[in-house]
Amino acid sequence: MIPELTRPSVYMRDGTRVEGVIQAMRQAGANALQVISDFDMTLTRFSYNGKRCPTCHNILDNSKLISEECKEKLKDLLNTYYPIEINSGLSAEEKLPLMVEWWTKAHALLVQQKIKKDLLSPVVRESSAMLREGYQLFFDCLQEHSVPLLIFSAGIGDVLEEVIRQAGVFHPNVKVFSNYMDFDENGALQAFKGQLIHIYNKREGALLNSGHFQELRDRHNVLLLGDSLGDLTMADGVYGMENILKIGYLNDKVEERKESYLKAYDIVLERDETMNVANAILHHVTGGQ
Ligand SMILES: Nc1ccn([C@@H]2O[C@H](COP(=O)(O)O)[C@@H](O)[C@H]2O)c(=O)n1
Repeated sequence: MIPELTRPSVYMRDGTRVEGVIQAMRQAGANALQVISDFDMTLTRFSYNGKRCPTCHNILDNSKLISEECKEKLKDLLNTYYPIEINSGLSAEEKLPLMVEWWTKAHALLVQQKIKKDLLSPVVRESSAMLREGYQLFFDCLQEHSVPLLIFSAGIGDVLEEVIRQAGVFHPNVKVFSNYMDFDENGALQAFKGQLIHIYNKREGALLNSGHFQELRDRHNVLLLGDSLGDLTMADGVYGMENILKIGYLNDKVEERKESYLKAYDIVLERDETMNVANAILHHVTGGQ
């Protein structure tokens, strides 16, 4: 057993199955592997020193690009809809229209602010966004072994890319599916491009982007990382899946949601702000001892 899997923050419904999948992935090697990961609160930290870290949306919401009046409205939306997002008493079907409502209202407010493209970079630099501890090893290991990493996010692609670019890990093997901003000829935000991605339509997003999975059709093993039950469908477009290992970060409302996470994810990481488990599995699968 990989030692990191015996840590107290690690929970598994069936440890024997997890071991079997990891061994099968190791046998197939790095050439058969692809990694699919959510971004906010999966690759980024949930909290640091007891303070919540921002999502892509929050980076903008709290920035100098947004008027005080608009900040209040965005905060009200967060206070209304985030508790719904993490409410274990509501089904995905019940939450879905409300999540669409949240994203739609928030994006309309951001568009009203006519955010300038060239100010995204300084705003990300000044923000308190943080990738999880061990992120460098994670991204570098995938690059070293030419393992494709798909970051599949309901956040904001332009902000997400800036976070990983500034961290020096936007390597050529990284591809992003997310909500991208559409700027006018003066570089001011005028809309969001394409179909909205929220936390409960990642399956549709995966199927719409079939070209990406077609390119990776020889990679039948998937390591999936997420923090929401909606993230479980991110790999639905993968061709001829042979093995999938799903790692779920359980960051908030831990006791209430543990059972459902244990049913859905192979490995559940409770209040773990690191990439240690994923890194240990990758090390093993890519041939390390
Ligand atoms: N206006 C909004 C809408 C969503 N969020 C959060 O973003 C997260 C989605 O991004 P993933 O990378 O995790 O797919 C989601 O969990 C929402 O809580 C937000 O902060 N503001």
